[in-house]
Amino acid sequence: MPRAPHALRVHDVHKSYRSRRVLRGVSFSLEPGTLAGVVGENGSGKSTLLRILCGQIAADSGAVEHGGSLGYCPQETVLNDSLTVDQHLSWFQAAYGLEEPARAEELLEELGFAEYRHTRVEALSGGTRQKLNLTLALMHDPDVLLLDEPYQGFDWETYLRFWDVAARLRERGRCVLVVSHLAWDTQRLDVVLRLRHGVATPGESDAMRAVAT
Ligand SMILES: Nc1ncnc2c1ncn2[C@@H]1O[C@H](COP(=O)(O)OP(=O)(O)OP(=O)(O)O)[C@@H](O)[C@H]1O
Repeated sequence: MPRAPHALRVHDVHKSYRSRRVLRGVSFSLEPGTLAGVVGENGSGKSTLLRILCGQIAADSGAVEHGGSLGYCPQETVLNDSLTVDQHLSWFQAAYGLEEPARAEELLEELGFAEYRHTRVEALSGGTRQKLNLTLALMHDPDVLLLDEPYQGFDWETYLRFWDVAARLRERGRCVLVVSHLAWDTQRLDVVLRLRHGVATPGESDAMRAVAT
């Protein structure tokens, strides 16, 4: 089946919390094989936008279309303290209907936390919990990945490994949208969506601009 021309298409999305108008007409589209970032100040609406894109909350108006399956990694880890890493992987394997957890096994190695597979979540460090959170979002190999500050708590080496994983996903035609606070991340992105006053201004990353000029 041919791929949809757009991995993600967002048209005129509005969202208010009571009188607080957070999103005031967000529109953009992303193609498969794109590594994109959402940047903006605290409270500019980055997490709100991702929650709308994954369907966790509804927009007041506007439209969102996905060109394929979705993976969402929330900012807060959603894990069960009394289950081990392996038990989480088994649960999600069943929930996603996967015959083999092959992608999860790769991510255990790529993110470097295979040694904790028999450890309960309550005994994991914050960074290792976040690795599991990310693995659960990616293990069904979705077409569109929505990642809300996916590397919080990662040490530097794991942070770099995360960007290697993201780059390989892009090479395989996946569309990866990452919420970021860090100015230096924008160097790694194809597209930067700057969220300000409720609208997203798409542009090429600083690195791309530097190449173009
Ligand atoms: N459930 C909610 N009810 C009321 N207000 C909310 C709710 N969720 C978010 N807000 C408000 O909406 C605005 C945008 O919040 P959001 O979490 O989307 O911003 P953000 O850009 O992700 O912030 P940060 O960089 O701090 O993570 C903030 O003013 C926040 O207080």
